[in-house]
Amino acid sequence: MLGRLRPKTDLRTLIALLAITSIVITLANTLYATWRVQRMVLIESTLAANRAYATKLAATTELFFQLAQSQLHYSANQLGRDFDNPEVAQQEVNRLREQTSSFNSVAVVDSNGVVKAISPESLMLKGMQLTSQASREALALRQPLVSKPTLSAANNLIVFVSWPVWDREGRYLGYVGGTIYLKKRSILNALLGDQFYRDGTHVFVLDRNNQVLYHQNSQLIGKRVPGIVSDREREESTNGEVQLSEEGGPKLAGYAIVPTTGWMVVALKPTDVTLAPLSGLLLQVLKNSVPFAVLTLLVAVILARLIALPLWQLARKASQMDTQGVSVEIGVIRAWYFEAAQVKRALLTGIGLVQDKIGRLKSEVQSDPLTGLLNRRGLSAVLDYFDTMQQPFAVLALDIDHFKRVNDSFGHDVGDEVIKQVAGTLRHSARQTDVVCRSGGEEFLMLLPASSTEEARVIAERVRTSIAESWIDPVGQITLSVGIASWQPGQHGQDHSLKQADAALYQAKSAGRNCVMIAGQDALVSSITR
Ligand SMILES: Nc1nc2c(ncn2[C@@H]2O[C@H](COP(=O)(O)OP(=O)(O)OP(=O)(O)O)[C@@H](O)[C@H]2O)c(=O)[nH]1
Repeated sequence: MLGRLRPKTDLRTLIALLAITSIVITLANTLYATWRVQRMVLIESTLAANRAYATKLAATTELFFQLAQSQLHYSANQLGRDFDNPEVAQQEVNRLREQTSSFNSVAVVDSNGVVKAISPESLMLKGMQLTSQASREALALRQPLVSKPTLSAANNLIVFVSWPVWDREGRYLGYVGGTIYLKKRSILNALLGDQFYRDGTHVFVLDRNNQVLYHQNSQLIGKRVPGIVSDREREESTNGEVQLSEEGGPKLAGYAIVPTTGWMVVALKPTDVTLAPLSGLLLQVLKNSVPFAVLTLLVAVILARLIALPLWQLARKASQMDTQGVSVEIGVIRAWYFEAAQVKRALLTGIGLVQDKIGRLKSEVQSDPLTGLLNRRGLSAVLDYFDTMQQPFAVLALDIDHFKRVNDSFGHDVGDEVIKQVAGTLRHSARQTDVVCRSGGEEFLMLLPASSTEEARVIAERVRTSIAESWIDPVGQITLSVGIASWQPGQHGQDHSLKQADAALYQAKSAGRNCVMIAGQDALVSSITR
């Protein structure tokens, strides 16, 4: 933005812009930093909360399985004493199902896989041989077991928990086992499903093969899904947290393993739901920050203007160094801090030096005795000074028209008087820093430092008109012709500019005199008034 400012843009505007920019940047930075930090805090705390929640649910599930197995263990001991008594078996399965409410169904199965007792009896499996994978595994292994999810004989997706039955002599008699229905109301639903949060968090359970055992969406139960961590990570840690990038948007998940079954309980929350409070928070930060930012801005702008004011005033005066009384005006500027005071002092010293130098040059070299103007030596000293200072200037070459006639008609003394009067008019028309010189008999040069050709033309025109309109006794009215050129440091030499001014003067003479010509322009810049 600063690069596009015009060079004349003043310091006060620049500093005000700087203040506004820095405050806007600070405000934006505060908002961005708050957003970043709060986002990080929200994500980390949600991950930790989900991990803790999953760990708690895994521990509860583990406890459930241990309780279920200890209940089956007790029943297996009871059954081992009187395995062939069908009433004892039926009582035990009824008690297990109704008293504990751990299982959806309970069965006692002999070593051939034939059901000896079952609750509820409505399942109509008594006397039938069970051929399911879970039953065959229990008979083969003869160990306490929690099966993989499997389809039961009654076509329910179940998990089967069993305990072997041994008689006193250590003979294997069969097993007692309970089923938990995954897709119907069961103790697992009660443990996991009733506890899901209402803030967008939900829970699901996967077995070792990433088959869904529990999900709010019951359609997914029994289906295989992609695992949320690698098998290695699953083996290495009993719980953890992970950011998932799923199709429905990123999610923040915590997980924990149930030791007895190797199941994984996962609690997760969509990231966008987690971050939803962030925009409200930012709005709040903005509301609280803006009044302070505006106040700071006001103070900064006022201070900036106070600091810039003396420099701005000094800069304006620096561009008017040729104006009379500029030193007095600079003197009253209140430079209230060190740097401004230094600039003010330097400016005053500089003006003094410039004016002193010009003054010295004017008096040092010999003046023209007839007019009191600088002579050619004086002019050459001034030109050297301008060259050293690289001071650009416009030059006017002026010549009285038909001066020979004055001499011839009125004598040399009257001619001298006319020259003096013209010199007086030139001096009067010049500014304090302009240099007026008599370069020859009835020829003059004026150097106008830091003036454009247009400014020079205005002054030339003023001099020409003033002479043409004066009455000089006894001669009457006389006229002047003027040629204008200019010199810029780094261009050609100063002599070249003086020659250009002479050439323009010659053109003015040729064009009929009493007129002004600018070097390089063929047209007259003033009309002949005679
Ligand atoms: N009185 C007087 N005359 C001078 C002085 N120096 C030069 N002159 C005269 O000025 C006259 C200059 O005449 P010219 O150069 O022919 O030019 P002009 O008559 O002014 O005609 P244009 O310049 O062509 O308009 C000459 O007659 C010089 O003698 C001086 O110091 N005093």
